[in-house]
Amino acid sequence: MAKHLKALIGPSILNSDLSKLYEESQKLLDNGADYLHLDVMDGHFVPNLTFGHPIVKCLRSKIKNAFFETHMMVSNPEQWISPMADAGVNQYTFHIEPVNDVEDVCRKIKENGMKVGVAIKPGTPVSEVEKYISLSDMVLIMTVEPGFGGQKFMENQMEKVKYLREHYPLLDIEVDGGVGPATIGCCADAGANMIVSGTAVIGSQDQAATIKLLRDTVIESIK
Ligand SMILES: O=C(CO)[C@H](O)[C@H](O)COP(=O)(O)O
Ligand SMILES: [Fe+2]
Repeated sequence: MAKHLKALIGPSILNSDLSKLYEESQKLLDNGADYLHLDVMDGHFVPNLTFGHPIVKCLRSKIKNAFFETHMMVSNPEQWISPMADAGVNQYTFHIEPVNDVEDVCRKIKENGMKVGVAIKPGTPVSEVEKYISLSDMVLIMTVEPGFGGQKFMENQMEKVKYLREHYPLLDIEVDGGVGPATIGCCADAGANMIVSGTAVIGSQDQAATIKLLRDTVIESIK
């Protein structure tokens, strides 16, 4: 991997106590999280519901400086671009599967002042997302079927990560789903540099140590 890629750890608060969203988020940041990965689900693109821009806006009012990525598991990502920008989101990562005009969505996200992330589910070939790399800041390779935290990591998705790293040495590549101390080695070896981890970090007795272990493993691969 190229030397100036950054190893960044973005915990997912999906399986935390959401009645304490602010406290849980601040604790993760205090324990070394590089950014927050906020899972937005609409009950349509995925069979689950979480929260939307009103909650993100409340969180932003209490946490001024952290980088917020929203992982938009929604059928109509275009609909939420402006509300999420207004809520203070820094990066808008959306799934390309339900979208007709991906390029247009990428453009609108940029026009709204956010970074662009393009995401694919495990069943979507990497060639589908490769088309949009020039319009985006990051590619998310899902390592579980989106919709729920706490699922088993799908190692076969590492082929996609390896392909992207080989062809795009400077690309930010994120993995999400079942990533923790037991699976970070695979992700780092394959070339992922942005790591989402939910259950493994939230459930850890020592969040700071777990976040550091994840980051150190990626840094070791970047060298
Ligand atoms: O997008 C997601 C699920 O659709 C979550 O970000 C992901 O599952 C993180 O949680 P865990 O690390 O527990 O798998
Ligand atoms: Fe996610």
